[in-house]
Amino acid sequence: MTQTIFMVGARGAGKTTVGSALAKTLGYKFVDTDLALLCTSGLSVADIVEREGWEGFRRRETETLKAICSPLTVVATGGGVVLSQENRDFMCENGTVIYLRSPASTLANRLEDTPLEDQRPTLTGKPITEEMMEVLNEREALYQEAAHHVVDGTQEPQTVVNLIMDALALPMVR
Ligand SMILES: Nc1ncnc2c1ncn2[C@@H]1O[C@H](COP(=O)(O)OP(=O)(O)O)[C@@H](O)[C@H]1O
Ligand SMILES: O=C(O)C1=C[C@@H](OP(=O)(O)O)[C@@H](O)[C@H](O)C1
Ligand SMILES: [Mg+2]
Repeated sequence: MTQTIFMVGARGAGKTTVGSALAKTLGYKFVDTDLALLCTSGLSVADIVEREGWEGFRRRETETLKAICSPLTVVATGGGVVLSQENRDFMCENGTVIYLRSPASTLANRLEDTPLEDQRPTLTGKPITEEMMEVLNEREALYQEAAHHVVDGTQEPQTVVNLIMDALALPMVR
């Protein structure tokens, strides 16, 4: 297993947190599309959306996804990466895709605790629980379509890492 591992799922799914822990466990490099974009452009997601709209952000996200893909790397994507067929095909053809799945209520609770508004500006302008339900309704089928493995993301992060190791048929760390 030397391919890129792509973490997908909604905001608050733990792509960044679990992806980083998974990389540590595997001795892989860790990269996050939103953080890479921030580093290269000096702009937060909110800045980009304000200047270029969500269309501009999505274009930059696709460029970043392609630029940072390399072997022995865990890539934490942004929650909306699956909206594009081009991105879904790219991840599927260039690595293994893990969908971290949690219910809207869990995701909304995590985002209420850690809003990070610069990196996660509102998508709909609606209250967070309503927004998460709407976003999952719209994207659940896309996450499922993109994923090689669907993993329960409600457990504590190290347990989720072990579930992923199990799904990838790699030795677990207990
Ligand atoms: N498995 C988990 N259990 C409990 N809290 C988590 C878990 N995964 C992530 N979190 C918390 O949820 C928040 C969002 O996590 P993050 O990794 O940024 O999600 P994502 O990158 O998918 O948007 C953070 O405060 C993080 O500590
Ligand atoms: O779901 C989305 O459309 C988004 C998720 C965010 O990333 P996280 O999923 O890492 O929070 C970030 O890319 C941007 O705010 C848009
Ligand atoms: Mg993230």
